[in-house]
Amino acid sequence: MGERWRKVTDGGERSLIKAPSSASISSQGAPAAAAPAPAPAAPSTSTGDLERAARKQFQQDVTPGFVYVLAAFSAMGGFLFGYDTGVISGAMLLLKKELELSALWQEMLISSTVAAAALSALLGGVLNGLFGRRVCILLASFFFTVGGIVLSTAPGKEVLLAGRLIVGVGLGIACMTVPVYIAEASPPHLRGQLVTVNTLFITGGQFTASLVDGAFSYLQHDGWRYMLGLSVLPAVLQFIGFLFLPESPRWLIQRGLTQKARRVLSQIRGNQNIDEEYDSIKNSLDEEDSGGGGDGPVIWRMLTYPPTRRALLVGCGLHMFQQVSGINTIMYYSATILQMSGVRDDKLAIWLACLTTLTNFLFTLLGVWLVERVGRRKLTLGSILGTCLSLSVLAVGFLMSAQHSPPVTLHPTNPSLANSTCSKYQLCEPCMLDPKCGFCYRENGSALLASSCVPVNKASTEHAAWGRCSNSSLMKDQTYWAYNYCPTSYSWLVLLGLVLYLAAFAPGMGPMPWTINSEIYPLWARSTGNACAAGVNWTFNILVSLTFLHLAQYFTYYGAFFLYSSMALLGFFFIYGCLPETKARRLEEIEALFENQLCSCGASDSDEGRQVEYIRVKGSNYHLSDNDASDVD
Ligand SMILES: O[C@H]1[C@H](O)[C@@H](O)[C@H](O)[C@@H](O)[C@H]1O
Repeated sequence: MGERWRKVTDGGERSLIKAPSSASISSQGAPAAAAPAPAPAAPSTSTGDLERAARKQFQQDVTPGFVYVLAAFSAMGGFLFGYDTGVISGAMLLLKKELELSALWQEMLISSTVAAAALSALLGGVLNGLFGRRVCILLASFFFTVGGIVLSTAPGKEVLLAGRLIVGVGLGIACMTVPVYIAEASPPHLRGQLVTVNTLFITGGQFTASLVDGAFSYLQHDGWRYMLGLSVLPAVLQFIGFLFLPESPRWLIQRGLTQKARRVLSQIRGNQNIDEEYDSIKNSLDEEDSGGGGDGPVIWRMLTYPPTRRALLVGCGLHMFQQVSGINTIMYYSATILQMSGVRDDKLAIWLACLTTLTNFLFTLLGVWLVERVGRRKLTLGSILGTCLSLSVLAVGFLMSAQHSPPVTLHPTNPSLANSTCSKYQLCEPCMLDPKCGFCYRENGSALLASSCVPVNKASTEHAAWGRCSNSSLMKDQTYWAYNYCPTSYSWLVLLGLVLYLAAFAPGMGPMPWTINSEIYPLWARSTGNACAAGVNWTFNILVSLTFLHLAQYFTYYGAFFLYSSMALLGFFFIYGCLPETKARRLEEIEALFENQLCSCGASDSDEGRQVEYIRVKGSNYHLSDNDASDVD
């Protein structure tokens, strides 16, 4: 069709754009298909209006509903990620009583899923390359379904462990495949938003899990079976949906299945001309075959080829900083934070914990709205800075509580436990930091009376091993048992820190590591890059959750939160230096952003003007800034 390819140097960056054919451009260089036509009297404004109108027209034109359906079915993988990681805390409260689980078994049932996810995310990289995204998502939903059935029917703890491992395998494969699949199917101007929807579904899954935990917590017998088994429904729905959804066109082209790829592209691009996108994917694959990377396993080629090595460092770094800024500790710890602020009823604390997951969900929604407006870089930078500051607020809250820790006024001893360390503490702070002890006290207005530090009941941390706080019927007369926290008048500061933290973390640091990783690798390295980055995410997830209580014991709570805050600060500098803006670029152009030295990628890319946007002009594609008359034949 006489199409010309033109290389544009835009802010020092190289990008390929297709020059418009004369037939499709008006004499002012404006796209003829755009409506409404601008007033001729004000050329600069009219061009702007025209561009805006054309952009609008383009965006309406090129985004068929099918892409949204595809993104929603894929993001069910995110929902299951959130649900299965979130639901276990509520299920565990019932499980440990019913199956009399030791602390080791509780730990194993919680961590096994995360550990299996870390390993299977790496395996997912290989599977993605071999069998494609669609098969991997089908496989993940199959694992979720089988895992859910095994969990809900488990006769004992061993089978439960097997179920948790199966779910973990599904999780690992889903978490690295879904963002890649959505990114590869989305048009550039919507990609960020649609991939971020996956994290919205993760936090939606966490919120749903907390509601389900709350609802079934009243069902003391077998309530956990419903909690764990309900995940089968979205898993089956996703499996059925994916029987009808297509494979990623990029993977098909990579595999040489060109006709099929063209069919899928037409299906997901509606009435847009797909030639340019098809050619651009094909060209970048040809370039890759003859260019960077060399021979050997993909991970080796990635590490020896500077642009992919840098991208991998950025991708893994983002996931590491996401986890070391403590999101899962905060989520897990939120119930205790709420108890510190005076919520003493256990059931009420469970329902209020839903507020934390709801806040996380709502602020992720803000991220979906912001990602294409402010771009990935600004959003991530703002978010990690806010995360760092709010962690400091939390830490100061804990510091103030520690400095005003109530004293232990009674030192009762039980003859059989006379040499317990608990009775030696003089303040609540060291008592609550010792996992074997808790604080029993009576409250009279705002004054604390008759406080003691006593051993915790080994079977349930809800009561003391002996004495006034060992039994609910004895705990009348304003007597309370505080395990893991101290009553404090600074709880408002901690609560403020919690809300600020979620507001800052959820729109950026929550979703952006997933979104950015789905974009920054060239096609040949995409599944391996995402697999490694997801592996890093799960590894740090497990490290942070397993070390939190020890950290708190050695450095106190405020020490732990100051540590997370400094990690977030380090993360800010890392992102500032190394993360380029990928907004609105074609996936095939993004490799070029990593051509310079690693820590110049970020700084050189703050210029928004370099973004490449396309508008459709009578079935062709036209670069928005390409509207001067000289371009028209
Ligand atoms: O992006 C997600 C999200 O922010 C979740 O709330 C968190 O639990 C996950 O660990 C994280 O990867």
